[in-house]
Amino acid sequence: MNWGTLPDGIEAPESREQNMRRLYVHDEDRVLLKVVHYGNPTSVGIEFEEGGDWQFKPLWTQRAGPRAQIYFHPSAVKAAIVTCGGLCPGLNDVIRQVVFTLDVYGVKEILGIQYGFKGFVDPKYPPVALTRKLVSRVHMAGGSFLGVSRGTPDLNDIVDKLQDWGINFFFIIGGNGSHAGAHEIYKRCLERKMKIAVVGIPKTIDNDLQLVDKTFGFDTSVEEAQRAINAAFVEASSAYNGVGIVKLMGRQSGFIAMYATLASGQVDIVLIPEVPFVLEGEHGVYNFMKKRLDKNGLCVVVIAEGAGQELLESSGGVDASGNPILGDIGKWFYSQVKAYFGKIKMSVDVKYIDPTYMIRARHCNSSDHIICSVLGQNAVHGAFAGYTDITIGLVNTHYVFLPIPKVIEVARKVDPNSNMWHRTVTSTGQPDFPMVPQKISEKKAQSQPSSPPKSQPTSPKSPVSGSSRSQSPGESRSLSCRRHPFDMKTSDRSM
Ligand SMILES: Nc1ncnc2c1ncn2[C@@H]1O[C@H](COP(=O)(O)OP(=O)(O)OP(=O)(O)O)[C@@H](O)[C@H]1O
Ligand SMILES: O=P(O)(O)OC[C@H]1O[C@](O)(CO)[C@@H](O)[C@@H]1O
Ligand SMILES: [Mg+2]
Repeated sequence: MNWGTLPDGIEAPESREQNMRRLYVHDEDRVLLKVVHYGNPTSVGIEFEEGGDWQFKPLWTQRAGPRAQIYFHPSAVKAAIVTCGGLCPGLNDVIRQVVFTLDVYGVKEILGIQYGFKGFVDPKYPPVALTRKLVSRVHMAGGSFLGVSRGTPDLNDIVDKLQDWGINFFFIIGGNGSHAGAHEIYKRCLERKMKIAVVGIPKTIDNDLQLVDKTFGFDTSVEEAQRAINAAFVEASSAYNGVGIVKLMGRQSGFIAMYATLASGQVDIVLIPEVPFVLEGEHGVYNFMKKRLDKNGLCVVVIAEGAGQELLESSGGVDASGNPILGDIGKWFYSQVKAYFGKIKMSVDVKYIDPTYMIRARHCNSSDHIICSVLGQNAVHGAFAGYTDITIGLVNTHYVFLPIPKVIEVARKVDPNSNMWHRTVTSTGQPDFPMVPQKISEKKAQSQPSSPPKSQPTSPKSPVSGSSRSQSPGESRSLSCRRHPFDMKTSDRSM
């Protein structure tokens, strides 16, 4: 380490041990994934483990960050970066920080793969050489300057190219689909005994990734959604019996709609995929809209794109990556609202706003700039530390490495029993729009936990490795991130 010239009176650390204490994350450092120690099985937000167990079982994962020992010599590294799936604010920031960090380690060869996985197989779009200079200002613009795509080229062709081009660090910035692809690519590289670090950086504007606090771009999306909600509010409040409808992203998870609603304070009703609702009848959405119009002269509705899909006729189609093509609930709801108020002969002025692509295409805000920077840097630290088949996440305010299979098991969804959903409907004042009107006593009975407490909670113990063996109550567990199985010499970073 070069300490440069230090001000008078400050001494440079003399030993390498001193440097290590100050700069590096130790491999045994762990971050606790879940931090609430529930005191009772009726607590809001509680998750039951297999067998109906509700006790506090500490679950840890590896802390992200630079290691003192690295498993690749920087001069021998050839890296590739790809961005896949849909757009999300912050893609360029992440690319930029990956390149910067590789550059700081001393890596000279960095390739940008164009247009997602397609760039491996389309000769029209060969990889581009990335340098610190080239990427230095890309973070100020939205989109991905490398391009993105959906669609699944043969993964063997991708692995062939990684092999032919001599890539040994592969960074995939993408969502669930891209991470599933990354895991498959990792497995195929392993079969071919390729010494390559496959590292994901989770990109999902919908914030539907298991275990992590939030993904990059989510904060910006919630912020940008405010402009659409505010426009709907202004239109509705200036019109005679004004109704404003805003469709927000969220294919299967309503996080953007929920957070944007809570943040705005201008919304009367929010509808998300996780909470079914009826439109007609005394307890339906239309009747509540009418009540708000009668009382306030306006009504603003936020609807997530995946909400109420059961009300629409499904095309049954899928996009190029195999994601189901959803019916357009926003437009449909808009026409239904007009039809309903026409039927009851109430004059309303309905405006519909779909800001989806305006939100996705935005450059990110300061909070996301920071998240992108730290994720990008940690992806490189993870690769140098010898990890593979991992992704990076922000968990309980700390950055961690997570095994890819763990985060793609299932998409994260809004829990209708969670504090956050309760806070949101407390803010809008909307009732439940139940499929079948229920008496309060029935609802209370339903919300009781199905399994009674088995025993009292216990205190966390210190972290241990290994995740799959059976656990005794309160025992501590740790997710295991994969290391390269190959015999690789470690390098001393100070050389
Ligand atoms: N199950 C899978 N196995 C292997 N590869 C996959 C799988 N699903 C998707 N992919 C690949 O991942 C790429 C991106 O997938 P997809 O279009 O679903 O975007 P995503 O990464 O999930 O992001 P978004 O959140 O925008 O949907 C596709 O080009 C496809 O090649
Ligand atoms: O128009 P595209 O690129 O298929 O993407 C639409 C989807 O992408 C997302 O923004 C997630 O990336 C979803 O919310 C949305 O359904
Ligand atoms: Mg996807």
